[in-house]
Amino acid sequence: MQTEVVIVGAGPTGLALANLLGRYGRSAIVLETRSDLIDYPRGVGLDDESMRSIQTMDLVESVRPYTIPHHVMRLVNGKGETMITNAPQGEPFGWPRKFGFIQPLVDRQLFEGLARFDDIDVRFGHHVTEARDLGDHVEVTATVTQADGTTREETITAQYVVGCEGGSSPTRKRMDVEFVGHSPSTRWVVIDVRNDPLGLPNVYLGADPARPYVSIGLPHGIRRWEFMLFDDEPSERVEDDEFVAALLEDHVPDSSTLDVIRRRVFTHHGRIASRFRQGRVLIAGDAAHLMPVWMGQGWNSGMRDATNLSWKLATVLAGQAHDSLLDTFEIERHDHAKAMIDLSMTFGNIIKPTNRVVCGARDLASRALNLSPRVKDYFADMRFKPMPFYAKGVVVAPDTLVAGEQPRKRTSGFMTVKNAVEKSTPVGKQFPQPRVNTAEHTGARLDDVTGTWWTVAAWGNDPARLFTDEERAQLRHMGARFVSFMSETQRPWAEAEYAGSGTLVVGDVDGALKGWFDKHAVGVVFLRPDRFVGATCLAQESGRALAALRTAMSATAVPAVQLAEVAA
Ligand SMILES: O=C(O)CCc1cccc(O)c1
Repeated sequence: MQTEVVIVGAGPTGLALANLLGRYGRSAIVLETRSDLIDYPRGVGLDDESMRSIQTMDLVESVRPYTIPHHVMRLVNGKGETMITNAPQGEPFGWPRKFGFIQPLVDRQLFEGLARFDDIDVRFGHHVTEARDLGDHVEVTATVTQADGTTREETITAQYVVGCEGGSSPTRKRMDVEFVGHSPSTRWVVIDVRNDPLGLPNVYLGADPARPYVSIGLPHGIRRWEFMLFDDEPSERVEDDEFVAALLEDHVPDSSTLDVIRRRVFTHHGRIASRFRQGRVLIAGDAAHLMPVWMGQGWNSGMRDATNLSWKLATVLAGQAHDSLLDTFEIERHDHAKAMIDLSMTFGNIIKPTNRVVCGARDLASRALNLSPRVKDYFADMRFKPMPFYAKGVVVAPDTLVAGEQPRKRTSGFMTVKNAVEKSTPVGKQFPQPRVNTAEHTGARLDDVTGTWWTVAAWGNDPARLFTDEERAQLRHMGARFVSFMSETQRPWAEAEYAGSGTLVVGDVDGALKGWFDKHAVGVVFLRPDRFVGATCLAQESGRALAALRTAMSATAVPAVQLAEVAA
């Protein structure tokens, strides 16, 4: 093998996947047709979930200078009235909920981050023409453009190939899967300028029947506008300075002094591939799903894919699971990506109408809805944004902790659990990331102390004591770490009590962890490498939960020598 994974495309999804594989100690080659990264702005919104993934990549400090936290989005009508404000508060996953960002500069940081890894290589000027799945490996052929302009063929042998080359993905086309959905014909002109003539922060989506528009303040003094084109306006008019000046007339005091980065026409797409995997060939990011810009979810959905797929590839490549684990990538990611497409299309349908009667009715409805503080808060807090929730995949429903035999009683049958404040399960959802203390850290973000591979965490218990020797060997084979969460007041006691067990004691400084275990009425949580909850249980059920989780992740058997080591 020349490498373990060939990643086709050095866009954000491919670069993120390569960084995560590098962090997990795997090898990959990124093949990119272009001679460099794309250098013009595209995505402008970066979510807290993505920042958490960048934290896993250990690139937060390099990325931060190209972001503005707490980006607020306002949907305004033609009269300038605010219909919806999105200004989500709090930092449940450890970061502000929304950042404005400059995509080419952040993507460049992801690219430069790859220099840390000896076994990750990026090759520009490599156009992939074929990816042959030969059963036990893949052969990827690329046409390589050389310095003198001539070309040659290169074939790379790998375990898996992942197409991350964007919406037109040749990898997806070779997989011969459907790309289901719509591509509305509405065209938009995007104009990015370096010298923001407004100096206003945040995002305005203008549902103006005279001409729907977007105006966004970005880091480094960049401003973006988008204007809808009417059917009788040819796309070529974007080259006409007078036409562009007329578009900007109501938006800028003097458009003649603008330092334009680019202006171009684009259309939106709402499409999703019917399959994300075929044998050793996978697709991720825009190659697997395309969505309109309205919720700023295209770039973020690619990050979610890279986050979900990277640890599964790393687990299979390490021999810790059979490759059916990779089927769970599509199982977990498809529906969430689809929900984001649907939400983004809905937003577009609110912004785009130009019929005055339709817009009048819409504005009236929004005024009525805004009279209710609860409705207002619902939108402000972005509770309409579908959060990833994996009902199927590498997850164990609390009532199915069945390892060979029926449990005497289901978890939810025990009295305290019946009284749980939160009736829906936390399994399949992202675990919070509060600030915590350990013997070595004060006020650290949780992931920075637990690491980013499997974690078995117990509230107020030493999880190491909850498993048999054989189960401990299985957890070691998975690379899991034992963590004990407890109130900060109890940490010195636990550090002395659990000394020598290898368990990390984590002090809950602001009650966020205690609140989580209390609300869900569980005693133990199995955290996946992507910080999603794989399983929960009561302390005494830990062995059964582990067995069910190992089934869900298609875990391989632990070699006898490792079993003997733990027993000894
Ligand atoms: O993420 C955000 O807040 C802005 C998303 C957005 C909305 C409209 C156009 C666009 O290019 C991005």
